[in-house]
Amino acid sequence: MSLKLGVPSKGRLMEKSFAWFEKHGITLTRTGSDREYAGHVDGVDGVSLVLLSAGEIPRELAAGRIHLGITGTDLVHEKLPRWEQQVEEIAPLGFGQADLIIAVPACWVDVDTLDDLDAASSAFRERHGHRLRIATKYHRLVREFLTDAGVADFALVDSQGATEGTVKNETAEAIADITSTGETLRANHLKILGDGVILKSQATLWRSRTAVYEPPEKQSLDAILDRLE
Ligand SMILES: Nc1ncnc2c1ncn2[C@@H]1O[C@H](COP(=O)(O)OP(=O)(O)OP(=O)(O)O)[C@@H](O)[C@H]1O
Ligand SMILES: O=P(O)(O)OC[C@H]1O[C@H](OP(=O)(O)OP(=O)(O)O)[C@H](O)[C@@H]1O
Repeated sequence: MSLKLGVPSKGRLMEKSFAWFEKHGITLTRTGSDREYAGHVDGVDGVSLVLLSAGEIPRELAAGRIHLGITGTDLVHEKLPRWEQQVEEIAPLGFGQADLIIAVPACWVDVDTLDDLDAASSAFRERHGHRLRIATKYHRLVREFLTDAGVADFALVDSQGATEGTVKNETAEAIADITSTGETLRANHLKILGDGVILKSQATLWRSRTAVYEPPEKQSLDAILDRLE
């Protein structure tokens, strides 16, 4: 068996992951056509490249189907309850930085903090007869964060993309999503609550604690870790 390294299969994370390994003398190459999810690894023996959706890498690490994987802290914390028991953080990679935040319409002049949101959500329920809706794909992290902060009267609605548009489309009153430059929030007339940062995320290299490391895989892992030092 070979040591399996999972890397995001497209976009900014894939390119930057390839460049990061290159800096450490390990060359990752996509082979075949643009649409073929195949590749190989040069510079260290016995490693195979697995191209995957960033969102699936946490699950594959936890199941031990890949030994190493690159994905954001946000996705590991969201998708793996008690993540520390399932994966080990090997190195933050210095790219893919983004904050998971709570944002409300910029025109809500009385709502700037979580306490304000709590008050607004109680008033909202009384007035409309249903809970204030927060659109997100980060259900676990958002629920935990708001519950710890004492915000009670909210309902999470699922949004797997274009989350900032849900307020204009009237399917939610607030959102919890990743922001980097803040441009998408501004363009959609949303503002971040002052104490509404749930998590600061960046792309990170993780090691599975559940994968099997026979001597050949252990050797390849040690060779990679040596390169990273
Ligand atoms: N604007 C951004 N700037 C920097 N990093 C971002 C940005 N948006 C998302 N990310 C990070 O990139 C990672 C992957 O994001 P996302 O869940 O959007 O996957 P994706 O690119 O849509 O891929 P897939 O749909 O295949 O899972 C996450 O860790 C996220 O924090
Ligand atoms: O703060 P900014 O620099 O504007 O970036 C934030 C946007 O980037 C991500 O979306 P992505 O481009 O991955 O598309 P998505 O909406 O399909 O997730 C994220 O979900 C935000 O919408």
